[in-house]
Amino acid sequence: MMEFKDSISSNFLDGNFPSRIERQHSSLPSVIVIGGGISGIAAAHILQNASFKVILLESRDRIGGRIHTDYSFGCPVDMGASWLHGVCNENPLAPLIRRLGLSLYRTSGDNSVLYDHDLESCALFGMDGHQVPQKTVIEVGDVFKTILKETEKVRDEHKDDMSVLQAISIVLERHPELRQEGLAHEVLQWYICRMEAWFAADADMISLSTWDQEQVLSGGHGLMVQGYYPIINALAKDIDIRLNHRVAKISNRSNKVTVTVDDGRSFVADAAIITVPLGVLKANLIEFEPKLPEWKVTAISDLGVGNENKIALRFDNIFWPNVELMGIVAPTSYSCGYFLNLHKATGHPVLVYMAAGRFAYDLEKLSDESAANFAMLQLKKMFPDATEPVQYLVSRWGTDPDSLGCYSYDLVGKPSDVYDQLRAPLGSLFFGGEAVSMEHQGSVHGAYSAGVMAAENCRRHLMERLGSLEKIQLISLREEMLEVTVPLQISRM
Ligand SMILES: Cc1cc2nc3c(=O)[nH]c(=O)nc-3n(C[C@H](O)[C@H](O)[C@H](O)COP(=O)(O)OP(=O)(O)OC[C@H]3O[C@@H](n4cnc5c(N)ncnc54)[C@H](O)[C@@H]3O)c2cc1C
Repeated sequence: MMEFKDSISSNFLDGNFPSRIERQHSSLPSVIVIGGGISGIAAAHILQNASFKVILLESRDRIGGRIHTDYSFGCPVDMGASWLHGVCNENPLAPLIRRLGLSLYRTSGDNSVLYDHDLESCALFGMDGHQVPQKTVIEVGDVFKTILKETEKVRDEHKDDMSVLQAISIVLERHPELRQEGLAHEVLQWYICRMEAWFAADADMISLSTWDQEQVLSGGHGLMVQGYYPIINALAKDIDIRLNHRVAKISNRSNKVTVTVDDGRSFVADAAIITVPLGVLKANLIEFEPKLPEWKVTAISDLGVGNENKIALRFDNIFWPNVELMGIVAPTSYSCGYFLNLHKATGHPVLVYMAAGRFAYDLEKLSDESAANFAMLQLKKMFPDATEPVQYLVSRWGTDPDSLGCYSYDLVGKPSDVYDQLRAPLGSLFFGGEAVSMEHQGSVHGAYSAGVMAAENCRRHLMERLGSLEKIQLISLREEMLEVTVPLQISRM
């Protein structure tokens, strides 16, 4: 039974006077889901379909979390996630994408671990505005692959983990012939910049032990042409979502979870699922009662959170080439950059500048206008005749108190059981969110699966605890969606 306590409806203050509706459903188990990103919404959807009483508390005035499709340009622009990593039927989101008739624009083929773009659709430019010959791009790409292959030997030789950057330095010491000079050096830095974008962290922070251990789904990477929001919208249907409800405290005692929001109102349920970002947990913005055990606190600090930001620019004319990605090479990976050409994928005259790691944090120190000016300076290096944008958008995922980072990544020396510890429930409190995903942390489909798993564990736990619930019709979302056999709509223009 879920009770809503607030200062106005004194009936609910001590939880002894459930409303008429609540009494009718008093046999139904209740769950509070905290966080309205894809993970929390997926969890709430599953439990709601299983006839549980569900309420979802979301701190922002919108749902979606790190999925944020902005429509102010008159077309969808994803300021958070934009790619489906793994365009294949095994992707847990594929049934939903098919059912909603959403199309994907594939930007890379299979087996692309680090890059969501094939090289043939990239144009790279030097700081002087000259385009880098494609031959150089491909040759340096091969050198980078060789360097990374050599880092495997470094990994085998060392018991302790180290950063990818440190391993690259060791390889270049051993193999001076792999060192690059001049423009080729700058192109190599651009490849490192792309690797840093994948992890949203600088190369000196990325773990050599684990960077290539991720189980990448097959089918390459595909942009969601209509944006990611339709998925959120479909899953959120009919869920009792309370926006502007920032959870400040979770009390988890005697088979009841009491969740208090920052204006003092409390909600009580049989269980709760917390899906707030790892950055929010790291910052201790939520008080737990009893305090989180030491092993949980350690797991929260042992996993990293990266940062990535986007500057989206809308133009009233197209002055750039018909390629998917335009990059600027520079003497350091920090100074390299790139623009995603949404025009090629969606037909809309939009370029998105993308920055990761420390540089993404530094960008957040600028005003929106200065950030857009910076992106324009970069663009004008490539295209001196570039016209001014008619609109711009700037993200701030690193300092936004509802995200405090973009997604999780493995720190150097990460203990092997960190994910198990992160997702382990505490009594009736279950943990979801991208960071606890079994195999695909840092992604939308990973966050979705983590939410589904938290919901299933919570459901099993409550059914065991509360006894038989024959009246409850249990519907598995996955079964429901597997019935759909329409193929994925994939294009590459
Ligand atoms: C710039 C960027 C680019 C990305 N690109 C991709 C991509 O191309 N492909 C991909 O697969 N993934 C990508 N990701 C990662 C992907 O967006 C996330 O892994 C996924 O959306 C996380 O979902 P979640 O539900 O775990 O967390 P979130 O979406 O962050 O949801 C958590 C929710 O909790 C809410 N919350 C926070 N604090 C509180 C509180 N105290 N009380 C109540 N609610 C609270 C937040 O407002 C938020 O809505 C990207 C992320 C970013 C930021």
